[in-house]
Amino acid sequence: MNALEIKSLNKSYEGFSLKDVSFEIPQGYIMGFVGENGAGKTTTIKAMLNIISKNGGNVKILGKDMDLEELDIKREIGYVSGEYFYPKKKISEITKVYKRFFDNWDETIYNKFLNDFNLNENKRIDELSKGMKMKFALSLALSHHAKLLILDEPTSGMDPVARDNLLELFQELVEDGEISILYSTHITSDLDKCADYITFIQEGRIIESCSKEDLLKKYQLFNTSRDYLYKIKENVISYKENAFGVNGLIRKEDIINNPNIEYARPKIDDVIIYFSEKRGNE
Ligand SMILES: Nc1ncnc2c1ncn2[C@@H]1O[C@H](COP(=O)(O)OP(=O)(O)OP(=O)(O)O)[C@@H](O)[C@H]1O
Repeated sequence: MNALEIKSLNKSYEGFSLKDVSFEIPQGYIMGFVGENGAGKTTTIKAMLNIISKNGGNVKILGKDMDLEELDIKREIGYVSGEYFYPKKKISEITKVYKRFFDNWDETIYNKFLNDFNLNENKRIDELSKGMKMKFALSLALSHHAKLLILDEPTSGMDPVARDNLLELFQELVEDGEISILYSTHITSDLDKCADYITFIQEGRIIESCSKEDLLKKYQLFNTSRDYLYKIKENVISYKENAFGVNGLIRKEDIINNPNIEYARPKIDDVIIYFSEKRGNE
């Protein structure tokens, strides 16, 4: 089963639109959602959760239609964003209100996360650092046995140790195949470590949505000199020239074997950077 299925999601703002955004997450996996600033990640997440109205498209979460069973779905998902509610309230006060919405609220798990994350229930939200706010939001999301976690930049503001611990936690959470995670981030090295699937969005359009392995197999970095660029130039995604020659990205199927052109496996960042360069060249 798919934990999430988005079909032809559209949303228009003045000067920006999501263009038929479609992708799916198989149950039990972690999907990284990547793209440059302003590419449409948050808009996609908010439109799929009906936090903002969409201009078309269909969203199924855990087999249910978002437009028909929104309340049921919202009980079964955990959503974490950087946006913060009620800054003057204490952690304990917010939790008291939040947990009323969830029949399966688990106080033991909640207390365990507060303890693991070193959060003091008597602190007010405006007394927490950015990373601590994220940890509190995650504690709430994880304490009602959510089956799909939708996390908008959950590690932003976290120190490297906290981030690493969180990535381990994500991997533990999906281990038994019940929980799935959609996770938007700019820290793509985190995804190199823990994502199974990657969805890459650029200017409101999905460029790729596939397993991380398939994505990184589909493209190759190349390095050559200006003299040999003409051999592949027609087919490259984009390239950059520097004092030592030319570096760029090419689809694997467009590679030609030539002793003067070297190829290497890209990282997720390379794919994003060269697609962005391509747009700049258009
Ligand atoms: N309420 C709004 N009204 C008008 N335009 C908006 C609104 N919210 C977002 N946008 C525009 O939609 C585009 C996509 O923004 P979005 O926040 O979805 O990008 P993002 O990929 O999440 O970016 P970032 O990585 O910087 O968080 C941007 O051009 C932004 O200005």
